[in-house]
Amino acid sequence: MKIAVFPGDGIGSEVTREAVRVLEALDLPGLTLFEGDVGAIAYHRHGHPLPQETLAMAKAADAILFGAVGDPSCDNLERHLRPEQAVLGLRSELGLFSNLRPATVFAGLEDMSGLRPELARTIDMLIVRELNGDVYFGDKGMRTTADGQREGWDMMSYSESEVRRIANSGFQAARKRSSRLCSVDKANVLETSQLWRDVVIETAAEYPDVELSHLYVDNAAMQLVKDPGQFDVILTGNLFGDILSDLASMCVGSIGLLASASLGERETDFGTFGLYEPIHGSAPDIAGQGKANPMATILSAAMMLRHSFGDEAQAARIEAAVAMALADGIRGGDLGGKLGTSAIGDAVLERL
Ligand SMILES: NC(=O)C1=CN([C@@H]2O[C@H](COP(=O)(O)OP(=O)(O)OC[C@H]3O[C@@H](n4cnc5c(N)ncnc54)[C@H](O)[C@@H]3O)[C@@H](O)[C@H]2O)C=CC1
Ligand SMILES: CC(C)CC(=O)C(=O)O
Ligand SMILES: [Mg+2]
Repeated sequence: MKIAVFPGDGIGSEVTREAVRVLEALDLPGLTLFEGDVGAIAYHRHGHPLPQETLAMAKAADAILFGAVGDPSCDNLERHLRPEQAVLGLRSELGLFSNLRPATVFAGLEDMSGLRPELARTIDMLIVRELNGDVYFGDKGMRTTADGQREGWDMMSYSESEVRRIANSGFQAARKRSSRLCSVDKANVLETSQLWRDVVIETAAEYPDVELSHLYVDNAAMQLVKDPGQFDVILTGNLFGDILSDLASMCVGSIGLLASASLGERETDFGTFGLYEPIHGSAPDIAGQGKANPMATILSAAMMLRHSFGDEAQAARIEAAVAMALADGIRGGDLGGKLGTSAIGDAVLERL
């Protein structure tokens, strides 16, 4: 079981350290971890945010545990050298088009939600976000127009096959849950979204057992806060999924709790090759202070065991340890408590 560990920048290395401790504590037979540089740290050491050696390491692994990238020291670099390009590059180079972001409220955290406790209690959803297309990967640029103004553009586009493969991921995920799928787009004004909606409806014919609904993204954001319990699986594009998942994180209490799996079509000897990361970024405002909540990354390691190594028992064991720690009142600053990153890691390990 070869796991490439890419801690990245800011709190990325702090939270990844705790997830690695958890993986090591499980005594998994044949577990091999190797570490690579991504993001600002890679730029400063090797001149590129995603060095060739890191990419080669990623391709040689069965799964990747990723922290986060991004650092103010790189704010003025050209876009292709910025740390964030490392995560986009890995997602596209490795064909990781299906991003699963579960959001469930943990017992004891109902009061920490941005929502009323009775609403928070109803949250148990999975956001299925397309990860290889949309404005992040379209043609983009900046120029000075004839009248001397600067103009920037990012092309939003999706091909039919890109929508179809993520729609299949969404329907399959819905089948494993309560068989309700809500597709989120902006088909009232965007051609991309009209195609999205058409293809999702066509794909639905293959899943007659799944109940399909549609929402425009602005309404979906409002509904997430008004009545989050109505959602089971949300299927959406790269940009909308990015924004809605940060919103969902505060509905369950903190961005420090939301894990993710990024999957493609490659199968290994153990399961589906994937990259696993918290949904948050490198949090420069708290980096280096030992304040970050590592639970999202620990839960990402659980998703790795489930999807890439077919080890449901160990995945559930990690999730139970996190749930138990939260039920016992283990809290970092993000949840109104005082515990630091390694103390939270210790608390999860004790319960494991
Ligand atoms: N996948 C990735 O590597 C991502 C990278 N980024 C990058 O991260 C950098 C910072 O971006 P922001 O917009 O500030 O988003 P962010 O997610 O890093 O932080 C947003 C807020 O949430 C807090 N926060 C995040 N994770 C936390 C945790 N585990 N525990 C406690 N508090 C936590 C931060 O302190 C901050 O106040 C940027 O360079 C951005 O591009 C952002 C999102 C994802
Ligand atoms: C660099 C960003 C596109 C990463 C991000 O915000 C995310 O994937 O949630
Ligand atoms: Mg994001």
